[in-house]
Amino acid sequence: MSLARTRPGATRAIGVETVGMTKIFGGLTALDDVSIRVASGSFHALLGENGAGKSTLVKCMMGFYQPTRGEMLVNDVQVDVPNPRAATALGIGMVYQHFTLVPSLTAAENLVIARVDTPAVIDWGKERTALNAFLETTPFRVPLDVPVSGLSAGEKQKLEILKQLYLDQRFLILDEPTSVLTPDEADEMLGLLHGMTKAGDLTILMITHKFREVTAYADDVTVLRRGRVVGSGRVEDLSIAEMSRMMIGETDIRESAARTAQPEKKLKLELAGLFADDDEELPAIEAISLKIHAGEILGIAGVSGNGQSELIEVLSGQRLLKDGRIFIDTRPYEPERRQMDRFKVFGFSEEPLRNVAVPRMSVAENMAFRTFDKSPISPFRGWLSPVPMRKKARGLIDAYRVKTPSTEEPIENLSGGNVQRAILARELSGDVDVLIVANPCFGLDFASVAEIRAQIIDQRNKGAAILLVSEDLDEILELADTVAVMSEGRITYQSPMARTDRATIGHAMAGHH
Ligand SMILES: Nc1ncnc2c1ncn2[C@@H]1O[C@H](COP(=O)(O)OP(=O)(O)OP(=O)(O)O)[C@@H](O)[C@H]1O
Repeated sequence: MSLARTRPGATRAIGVETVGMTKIFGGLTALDDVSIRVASGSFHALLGENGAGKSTLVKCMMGFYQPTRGEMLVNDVQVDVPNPRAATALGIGMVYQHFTLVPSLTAAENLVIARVDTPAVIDWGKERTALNAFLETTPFRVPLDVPVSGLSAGEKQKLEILKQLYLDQRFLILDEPTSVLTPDEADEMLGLLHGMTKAGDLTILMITHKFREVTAYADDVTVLRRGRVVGSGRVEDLSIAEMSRMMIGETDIRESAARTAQPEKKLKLELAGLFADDDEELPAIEAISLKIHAGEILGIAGVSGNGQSELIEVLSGQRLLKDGRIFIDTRPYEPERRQMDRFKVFGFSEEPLRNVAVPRMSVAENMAFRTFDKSPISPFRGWLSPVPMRKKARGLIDAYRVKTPSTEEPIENLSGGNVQRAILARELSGDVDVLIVANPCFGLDFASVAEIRAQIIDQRNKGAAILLVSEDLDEILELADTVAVMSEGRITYQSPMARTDRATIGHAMAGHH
């Protein structure tokens, strides 16, 4: 990148248009004749329920997929995008839900090595001058000399955006960019981006499931449903009800079930003084003690990276417990498969493809994991019987409205939300006594969120003890009977929900206790 291109006003927003974009995977038309025009300097929201085709569309724009038909225009000129490098050269960049930075390097180092023309020997004096000149052209501020591992989620996300701007990408595709941010961080980031679009320095195409972000920041919106454009227009001309109707048609959304009972007095799950280390063998959780009763949802709130994932890993048998005991019904419990079955412990987490599913195996096989060695799927030990396995999968696919071409589709081909539903179906279809869930609605559309939350409340009403870890404070406020806050590996605050409020919990999350 030449210095000249980083001068204020030297680079300007670009506009991108797709015409008749179609993408067919085997027998499935994931995108069907999609024409969308994202004007330069606009902030455009892309809405659609899980599996609607949003990721497929942006992957075609980025050159990760080759469309079956259709074309793309940049600043009204037809272009070919055979691969992501071509998209980058055209000024089109993408910011993902998850971070792509190198944690042990500083922000400055991450920026400089991201360039294609990084010299073998870096003249840091020169680079620093250039970086400072570049930073003058953006409203984003991030500490440059701290290893990225020491930055907050909000700072990391800002750095991801800075990296794209530094690489001169003036059309940014954002894939649910705020899912790892606190509400304040999200507002700050979207506000800054909005300002840059207004100034004509940037164009944004943002995939989101949050209507609030659409109405607060976007100028235009396009709604996809089953691969087709079902609506588009100026955001100011559309109500949230109209946008949600475009997304899901007249489908009924399941209301969150009412809490039909008070939690029982019966202690179900007890964590007694749990300690565990992280991957670097440093203490990750320390002296975690919690009691959850039958029919109670205990929500653990906290900013990510405070030991929540290590706690979930301990409870699902994926991380060694260094000290402490777990009890269910006052009996000692070890998180391994036989005991999970005996004590009826189930669970699911965000990123199920990485954690609790085998991507290349079929939907039916993935749905059978908890029952593959039991009758009728395995009438004889080790002998899998595909007919009952498929039959069971078909029942679950219908009940949980999983969108898949068939029971035999590799689960990795399903959209993110539908993988989540498939795993949820598997974990909630039995008789559940203890349920351990982490960020269960991460990345899901609003109808799926309502449905999954209703399922969790149903299990509570049936008497399950539920441990819910969530970075989404609204989710905790909606679901939990009791709230605990985790900070630096410890439980620093706990209260019945009826006796606390958002501000108090938020304060504890920020480490003031
Ligand atoms: N590589 C693939 N092979 C086969 N089918 C695919 C592939 N990628 C996506 N699909 C299918 O295309 C459809 C659209 O999926 P896509 O991931 O684009 O949806 P989405 O709107 O991004 O959903 P989500 O909000 O859940 O991420 C889905 O039915 C999905 O199963």
